Amino acid sequence: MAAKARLPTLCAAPTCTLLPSPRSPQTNSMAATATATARRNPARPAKAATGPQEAAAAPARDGGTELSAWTSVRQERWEGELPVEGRLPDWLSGTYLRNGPGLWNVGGGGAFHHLFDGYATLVRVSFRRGRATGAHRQVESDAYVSAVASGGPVLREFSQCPDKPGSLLGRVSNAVGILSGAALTDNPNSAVLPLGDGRVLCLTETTKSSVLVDPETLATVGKLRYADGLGGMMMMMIQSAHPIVTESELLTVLPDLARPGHLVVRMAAGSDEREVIGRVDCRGGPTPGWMHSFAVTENYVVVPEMPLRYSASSLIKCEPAPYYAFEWLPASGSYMHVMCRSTGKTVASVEVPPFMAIHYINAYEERGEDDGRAAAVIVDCCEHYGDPAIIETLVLHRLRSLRDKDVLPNARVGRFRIPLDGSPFGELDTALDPEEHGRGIDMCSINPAYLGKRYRYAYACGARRPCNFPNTLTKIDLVEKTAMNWHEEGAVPSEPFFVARPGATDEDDGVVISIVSALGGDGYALVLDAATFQEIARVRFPYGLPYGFHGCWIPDKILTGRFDGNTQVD
Ligand SMILES: CC(=O)/C=C/C=C(C)/C=C/C1=C(C)CCCC1(C)C
Ligand SMILES: CC(/C=C/C=O)=C\C=C\C=O
Ligand SMILES: [Fe+2]
Repeated sequence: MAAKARLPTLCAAPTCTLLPSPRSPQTNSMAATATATARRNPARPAKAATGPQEAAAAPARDGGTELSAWTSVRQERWEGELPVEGRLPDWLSGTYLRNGPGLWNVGGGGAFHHLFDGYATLVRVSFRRGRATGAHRQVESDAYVSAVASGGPVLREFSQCPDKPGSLLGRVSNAVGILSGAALTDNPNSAVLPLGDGRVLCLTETTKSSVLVDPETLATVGKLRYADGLGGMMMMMIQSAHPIVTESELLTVLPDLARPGHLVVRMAAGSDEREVIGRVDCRGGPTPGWMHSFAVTENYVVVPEMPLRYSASSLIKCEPAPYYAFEWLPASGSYMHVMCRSTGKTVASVEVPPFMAIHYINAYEERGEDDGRAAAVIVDCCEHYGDPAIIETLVLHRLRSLRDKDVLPNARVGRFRIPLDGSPFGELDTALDPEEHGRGIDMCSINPAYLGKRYRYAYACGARRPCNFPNTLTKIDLVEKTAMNWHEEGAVPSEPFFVARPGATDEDDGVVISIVSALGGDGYALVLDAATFQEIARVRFPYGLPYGFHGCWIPDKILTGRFDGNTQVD
């Protein structure tokens, strides 16, 4: 059985609390409490990690251009009250949690190479009655714990293997480690989301990376161990990093590398057992396309198959493929498959123009004029013009050293139209002039009430050029085909996350939250009015935070009975 998130009724004494840096307000009584565990595991002040392997990660101190985004900030635990500039809406009551790879150096065992490699780092900002508290903590995955104990990475991360076995025996043992899953990472650094049963899940693309955390203390609670036989199948150890979660279920896609295809599975809230809805076979080969995320409509699951495909030899031999675990095989074709959510039947499988997409924005059904039945499925994504170069853009030394260079590859909102009438081809168009968002777009979100439905607004990170990474927050109006952009010189904002005002009826009635690594080394959570896209508040952390990927919103009802007792908010 999976470990259930045990939600303590009251937060007793913290097990490990770090002292905030001098700029921290220090108003939280927890922050001043030293405990036995903290003494065993001495508190490290919040700062860039240092050490021989970590020098490359330190922010450049060259006249105020310091930036924490690509800097390891190891934080066993920090929490405290955060000063608010501006005015938080009275209705904003709940917790924003963000996950990401905030630690790229552990011990002397070698710094990571790629943004996607870093050890999972959680940041929390809780809002209540106009005030805010924050927390920051490493997720204690086996990958992280073993790296700390061994002085360097032990498991295979996105871009690298711990060491390269030279001997035949070494190569065989490596292959066995990968095929059995034992050598793969469980570092859950991509997404964090509340399940319908109150558990909070962090994850990335290996199924073993499904880690449960306490949303308030950010403590690692245990693994979600799926109580089904699906992970046991050889080469079925991979999952989408972006399951679609509703109050009643979790829906996800598992690429099958042995028999190229995808299983679409669901897991009911409260259960640990995934059940197969259906399977789609790949049209191209030799392996499935990279499956970071996928899309759903009210009635269908859309399974993309792009030419960036898992490299079996890279996985088995633990050797780098042209794109780490992937290779770009345009001749293998690009496809979109549409599966009925209730029957598991594939209702469309069409060839589409070559594409490269990591994140899907949303999808919906287009109704026919005659009988009102779904005639096509519309799927929107952050599309990189059929070019995997974006993966190399995210190499850490490029992010650190090319900050003033215009090396971010162009991207657009790609809109697929997948006909449901049996036609063999689908279309891919550009949804709005990419100049509206600086020809950069990724890290998208929508109003979750519009998931799978016709919608108008998407929020994402865009570009103000020159830049080497998305550096704006952008609100895309897909009807007017325009964008509104937020930008601060030199700052790196993370995914803008939409939170609806309770009782709202307009799609953009709410706020957008993003955590910003600012020029000068500062960090803050930014709150924008989603309708006007103007700043209404910023909530300052006492130190700059590393870049993070994806966030979620946990309404107070899930935390009821825990929050008040813990955070000293009156
Ligand atoms: C953070 C992000 O966007 C993607 C992370 C992807 C990861 C960690 C992929 C890991 C993998 C391995 C360690 C080996 C097996 C293949 C693959 C799932 C790509
Ligand atoms: C940060 C990123 C892409 C940026 C492109 O412009 C992708 C992150 C993927 C992980 O979730
Ligand atoms: Fe992602």
